[in-house]
Amino acid sequence: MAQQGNLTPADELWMKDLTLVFVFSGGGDGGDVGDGEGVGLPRKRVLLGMKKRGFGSDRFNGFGGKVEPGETVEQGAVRELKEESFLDAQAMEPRGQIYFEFEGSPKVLHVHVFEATAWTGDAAESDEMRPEWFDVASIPFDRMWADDRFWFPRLLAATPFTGYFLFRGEQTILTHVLEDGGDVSFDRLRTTALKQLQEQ
Ligand SMILES: Nc1[nH]c(=O)nc2c1ncn2[C@H]1C[C@H](O)[C@@H](COP(=O)(O)OP(=O)(O)OP(=O)(O)O)O1
Repeated sequence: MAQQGNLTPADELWMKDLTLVFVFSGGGDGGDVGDGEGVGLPRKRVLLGMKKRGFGSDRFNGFGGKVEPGETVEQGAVRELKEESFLDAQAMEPRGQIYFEFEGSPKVLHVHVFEATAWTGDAAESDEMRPEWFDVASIPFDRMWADDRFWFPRLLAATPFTGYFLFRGEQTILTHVLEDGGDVSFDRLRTTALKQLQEQ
């Protein structure tokens, strides 16, 4: 049986809502207007940001952050995309949900993953992020959070997903579960993931 580590009992966990937004381009120079017609078509490039400070710094990621009191998750996603990349989203589609638990912490990050399916503007560097377009065939997974390589294929295929990842520190995934469907119960995913950990 594997070491269970310092895990928080289920009834002491609490959730914090965060957003994570991805923008794709079908080609062009990255400054094109997202026309919303790209869904279902091959995605050529994805806009990622190099996080310059704070949680997850020195990694590439989508754009996002904490949902503020009084706003919906989607409004938070639109706001954070604008603050961090200067792009204006006209339409957002939910693509998945990911729960991140960190060994020794009762706080679970509930990350709502969106695709901005229609957007305008030119991506530009902000205080928090340095944006860069990547070909979808060469996404820099070794410079991203360790979980991204698991769920990115579903994001690229626009297949709804829900995931649970248990981290030790910020580098090591102790166990994870990823399922199709955009709204799988956290409790079920966690139970499955912890059972897997026990059996390792
Ligand atoms: N394991 C993980 N894998 C991943 O791909 N993204 C993660 C992640 N853990 C957190 N994130 C994302 C969610 C969110 O978009 C961002 C962290 O947001 P935070 O609000 O903590 O940081 P910020 O410094 O952006 O805060 P604010 O802008 O003040 O809200 O990182």
